[in-house]
Amino acid sequence: MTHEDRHVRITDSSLRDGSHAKRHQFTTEQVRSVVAALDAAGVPVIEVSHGDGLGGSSFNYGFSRTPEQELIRAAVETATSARIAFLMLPGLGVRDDIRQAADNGARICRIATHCTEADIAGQHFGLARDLGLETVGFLMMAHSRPPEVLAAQARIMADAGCECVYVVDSAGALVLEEAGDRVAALVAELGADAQVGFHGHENLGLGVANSVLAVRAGARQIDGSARRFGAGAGNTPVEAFVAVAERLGIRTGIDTAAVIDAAEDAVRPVMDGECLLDRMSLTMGYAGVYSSFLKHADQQARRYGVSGTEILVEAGRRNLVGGQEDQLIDIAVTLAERG
Ligand SMILES: C[C@H](O)CC(=O)C(=O)O
Ligand SMILES: [Mn+2]
Repeated sequence: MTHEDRHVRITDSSLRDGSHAKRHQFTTEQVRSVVAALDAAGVPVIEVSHGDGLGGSSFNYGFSRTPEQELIRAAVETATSARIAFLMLPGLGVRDDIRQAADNGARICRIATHCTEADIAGQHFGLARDLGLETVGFLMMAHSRPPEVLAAQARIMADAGCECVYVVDSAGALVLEEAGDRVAALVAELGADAQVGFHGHENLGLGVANSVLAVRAGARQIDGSARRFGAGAGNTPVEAFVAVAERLGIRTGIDTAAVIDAAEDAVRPVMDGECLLDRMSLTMGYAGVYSSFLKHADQQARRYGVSGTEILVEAGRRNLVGGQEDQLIDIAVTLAERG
């Protein structure tokens, strides 16, 4: 057992990234029961939104069963000490969505862009700061660019008012030092100007290990989802990370036994099924494909009678990014025509 004497803040994303796995069908009762259990375990931040963030409810991404502002309000009403965060991708959500989330009591605004497009987030960080919200930036698909490119993009976010920039392994494609090196580059660039975070997916089975290396490289915020409830093979399992962190002497402030119980007793019953490291999700990590494409690829594979794995391999070859979900249809049609 090593003692690292570090403190990291955990954000649980099961009520946001888990929305992908649930095709955005959360009810307010489900949100209340998950928030109550995570809050009681001491999880300090709980993210609640449509899987693709505020404004994601649409034909392209899938309609929400419950308006996300209602889910945010329910989460805020339920939490006793956890702060409620929301995610927004500029262009999907608009400034009014941020204002409404703030009115509904959310405290942390997380703005996500593709990892080369940080400049589109400036006005959103500015508004969030004006509203008194804490700000977090997501550099998505971070495996696709080298550390120095990500660091330059992180600088753009920090200069726009972002208080913590995340290396987001959207495809679950980063392998160990690839995660640590990216975090280290951001830490070196940002210094005291902003914190650095890491958001991992399990598509290569490395969520916990990558998150530990991220912490060792200086990350101060780590995302995960209880029971891996997330996109692709799921997210870094919060309860496993908390247990590993305790063994390593990394302080999270979370009660390990309580979060293990919360994952099993409160989160699992809300899930439609386990998030699996199966052929399709493993292919995502291997081929570098956006985790939230999983359900879309599966849907088009069934619709056109083609292989979901082949759709994902082609999506990786085309370097598709979030927002290009419609191209999965194009790929499926092409595969079907080829026969
Ligand atoms: C909108 C995406 O699902 C954000 C995310 O969690 C990721 O890129 O990973
Ligand atoms: Mn994610």
